[in-house]
Amino acid sequence: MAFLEIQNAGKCFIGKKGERFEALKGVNLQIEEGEFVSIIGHSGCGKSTLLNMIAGLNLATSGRVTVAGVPVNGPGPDRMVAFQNHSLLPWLTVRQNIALAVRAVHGERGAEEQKQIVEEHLQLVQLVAAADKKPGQISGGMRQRVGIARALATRPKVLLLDEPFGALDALTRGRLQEQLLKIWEAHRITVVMVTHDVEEALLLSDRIVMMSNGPAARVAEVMGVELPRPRSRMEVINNPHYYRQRNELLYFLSKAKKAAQGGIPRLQPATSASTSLEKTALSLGFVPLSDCVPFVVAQQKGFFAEQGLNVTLVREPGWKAIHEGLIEERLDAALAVTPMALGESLGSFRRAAVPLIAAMPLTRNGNAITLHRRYWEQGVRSREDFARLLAGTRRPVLGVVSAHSMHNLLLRHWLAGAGIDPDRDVELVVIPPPQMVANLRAGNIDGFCSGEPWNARAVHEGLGFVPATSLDLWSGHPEKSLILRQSWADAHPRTHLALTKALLEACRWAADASHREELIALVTAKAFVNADPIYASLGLSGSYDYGFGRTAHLEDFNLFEGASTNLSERLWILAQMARWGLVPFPVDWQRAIERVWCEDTYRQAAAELGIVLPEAGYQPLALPGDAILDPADPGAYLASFAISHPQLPAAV
Ligand SMILES: Nc1ncnc2c1ncn2[C@@H]1O[C@H](COP(=O)(O)OP(=O)(O)OP(=O)(O)O)[C@@H](O)[C@H]1O
Repeated sequence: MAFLEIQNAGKCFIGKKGERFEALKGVNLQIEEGEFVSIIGHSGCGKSTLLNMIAGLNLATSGRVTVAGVPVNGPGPDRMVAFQNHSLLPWLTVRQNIALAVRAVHGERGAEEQKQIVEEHLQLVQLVAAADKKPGQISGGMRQRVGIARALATRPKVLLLDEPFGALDALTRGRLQEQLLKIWEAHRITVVMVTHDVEEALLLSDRIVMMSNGPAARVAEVMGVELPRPRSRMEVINNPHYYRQRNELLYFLSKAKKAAQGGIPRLQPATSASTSLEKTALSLGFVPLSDCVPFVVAQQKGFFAEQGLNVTLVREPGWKAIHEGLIEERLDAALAVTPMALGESLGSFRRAAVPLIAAMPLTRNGNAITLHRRYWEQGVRSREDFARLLAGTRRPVLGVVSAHSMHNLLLRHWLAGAGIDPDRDVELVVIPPPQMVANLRAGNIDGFCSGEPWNARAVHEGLGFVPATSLDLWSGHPEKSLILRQSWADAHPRTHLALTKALLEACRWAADASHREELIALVTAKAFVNADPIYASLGLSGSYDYGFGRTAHLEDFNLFEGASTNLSERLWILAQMARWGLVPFPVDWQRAIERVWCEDTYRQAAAELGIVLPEAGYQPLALPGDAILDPADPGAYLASFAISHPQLPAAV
């Protein structure tokens, strides 16, 4: 017999008018001593009822519950509950609240021993400094810790937690979860916890019990958590099992939610994905740049059509129009600058955010910095030369394609690396990429950072030179992604999958070097980049012209697709956006990143096409001349910059 046994247990409530409500029916669960078990399920399914049955606050109306072989007939000191509302006595101090519980349960022990137990538990939850305060004088998180300390101080055999951190802010919740993890790992007390938070359940539990919807709810599935102990949050989210198990739990909950709403589960089995698309006529936005290749190839080589999609490619003048097209729902999706999704989702556009997701990586690399030829003539070859020249001259004006772009982040990084303050020593202005060269020629700007063919064109026309490509700054940097509204993805799962498959095929085709000539011809066509192939070929052909006789062989100048292997590249984008005041750095940054880079459909599409994507995790990231970005301590990275500002580039 297991330590905690729930055998065929049911709970029937009788209403005021005598009506019966069968909340639980035929619940079976065995929990071993020292196990940490979480219970999840749709709201109202009966999780708290089950917990209360173990606590003895509600007795089972059928079947039985035993702890260490003893039937549960009421509350007892062997089972303590810590509720979300922590139910502390407001007129007693923190210390007195704990002492009261200790006296009630361990009254036979001497006063000194009781005092020792109280102090030990105050220390355990780090509340010694607040011990003489009353509940009304401390924060919600601290009250929650008192509740946990009070429950633990009675040394129960079973600790029962009902949504223990549900009402707390993300930062406090994270801290308390880690403290609970440590306490549990040190004491190995049996814990049963009700939660709505699947990440919390995975971090803490040995097993997760999924309850079916009520009435007559029962145990639907039990998942053993495949994460080694001792655990740390960072190791947990880097473990390859984490995302799979998290997805299974989320899938279960989304099915339960749909069922409760009377609908059918949103996600369909993979095999039916290519049939019965929710939508076949799609408008996809792009900006005429050499790296719009995945869309052009998918269209021209028939990969969209193969997936049953009738796609209209909508050429937009710049990233602002793409952004508006997505927000205003004129576009179904776009090939767009990746930081746009993060900026929008974190409220950088100063209005209610419309959650956007980076559903699939489409390109890497592909940008360059161009400076006016005047600087060449003045001897500028590097950013250090540029920095020396700035003293005593008028502030150069440099164009970036969007504030929420890798161009802006990389140009700022390049400037700041030579001690040039991008918000004080130069003026950054937003200009759509196709207008860069005209603005350079007209003398409105002194340089820019853009994708191709615009640097190539400035070089070819003798207007400027390239002191650095983005590969010189970060070879392999993430660039464009398939950007969608989260709501679009939710409403069109099968179309989303079909679109992703078409783009995976297109990227695979584009990455084949034998297709390069055809690729250049396709992209430079009038409907797309509408540029002389000579310019486009500079980015796409493998040879790169920096101007004034300097050329290089850059096979990787444009990479198509390219799944992430180090997720810290996303953290770099977030940290740099925070460095320049585009977004605040969120305390729960992993969650912010995960919400934006939603790649479940991408992974499913790859699996269905037999494409093996690399395992990805957070590892330290070191770019040339940059401090090491250690995901265990992004604060240290943010603190490492000599120059950083909360400021946006002004729009032209
Ligand atoms: N004392 C009661 N009398 C009648 N019905 C009750 C009583 N307590 C709970 N119920 C019903 O039993 C069902 C399960 O409630 P319970 O609170 O256990 O669900 P839950 O899964 O914990 O919900 P949530 O996730 O929203 O906290 C609900 O339909 C609820 O209305």
